[in-house]
Amino acid sequence: MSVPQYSASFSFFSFQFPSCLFLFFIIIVAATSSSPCLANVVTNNGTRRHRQLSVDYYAKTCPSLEQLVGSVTTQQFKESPVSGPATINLFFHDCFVEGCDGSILIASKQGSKELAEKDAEVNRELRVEGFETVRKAKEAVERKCPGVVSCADILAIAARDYVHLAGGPYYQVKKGRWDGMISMASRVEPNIPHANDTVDQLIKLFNTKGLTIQDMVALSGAHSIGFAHCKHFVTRLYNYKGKGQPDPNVDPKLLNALRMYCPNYGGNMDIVAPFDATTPFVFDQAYYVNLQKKMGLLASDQALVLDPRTKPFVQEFANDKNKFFQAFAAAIDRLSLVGVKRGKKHGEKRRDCSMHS
Ligand code: HEM
Ligand SMILES: [Ca+2]
Repeated sequence: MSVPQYSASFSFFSFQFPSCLFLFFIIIVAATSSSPCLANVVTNNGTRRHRQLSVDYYAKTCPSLEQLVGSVTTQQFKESPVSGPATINLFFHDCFVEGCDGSILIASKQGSKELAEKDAEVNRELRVEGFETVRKAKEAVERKCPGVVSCADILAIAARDYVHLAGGPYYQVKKGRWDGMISMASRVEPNIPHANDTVDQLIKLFNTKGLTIQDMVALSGAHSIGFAHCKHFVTRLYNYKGKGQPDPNVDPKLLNALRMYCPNYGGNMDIVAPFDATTPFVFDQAYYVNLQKKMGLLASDQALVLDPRTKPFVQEFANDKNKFFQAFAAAIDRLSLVGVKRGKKHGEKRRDCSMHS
């Protein structure tokens, strides 16, 4: 497993302030089974329907699909490792709005009153590298298997590749999703979790997608890699709950470090901090270990260790990487089946993922 040079694991506390800390704060300009399975699909209106997806769905029509996507993800990961977190987050944001149907990839139509999902406020932070990965992978797939493979399936495969490339578990991706016909910015807000959501709100939201508390805690482990903009955690640093004090559940050294880069007023809006201060490019269980040390970045991350419903899972995953990997693989499999569409009546196969066909 090759991990990019600057992603070597280092300890937050071994850092000298302030000279080395910049490594953690990057200014980003620009923003298992092969038999068919019965997916328990939750549709937008909450009803459940059974639809079939399978690991070998494209065995006849596009047998080299996984290699084609894999060549793009491997290359992208080498050239720009942030493509990993970018694509995993993109997949999550796709699945939670209209289901895993590529609706996030649609570009807004010029002059149209309703913006597409990708232009909703929370989605404007999604990095271009995720969209680029899907675009390049789709191009490679279209050259070999024109008009056959959905964008939604390509995104699901690419997200899996990056989890594995970053050191996480390898799992089989079930395929056979069709691309969705609806992409509306107004549908995004109520379906995407926020950094200041309570555990109760998070549990409820994940539950509406058919995901359990354990799934939610395991999937949050995706924050083992990637970065967040200051605005998502700045109130924790200065004015937690409007009381003019920092959140008592932030480790003092982390607090100081984060304050240096995220001033209370007038900071650079492009500055981001790593979710996992110890191994920000390695998909491992350090995220959960850090939560136990008050080193969670978002209030919603730290809250997982403070609530009795989620804390036992945090402890289990912190202590046992294999348990985390197993739970993550099972949870992302369930995530990847949320709201999937099958057939011409409900979906499309786009050639250009950013446009309806
Ligand atoms: C549990 C509720 C969750 C909340 C409140 C949450 C919130 C956030 C926020 C605020 C960011 C930073 C966005 C930015 O500043 O650009 C972020 C980034 C990220 N999220 Fe989550 N998230 C949650 C669950 C998930 C899940 C389930 C996954 C995937 C399975 C995920 C994967 C990621 C990744 C990989 C990033 C980093 C993106 C990058 O560096 O480009 N998150 N999340
Ligand atoms: Ca979607």
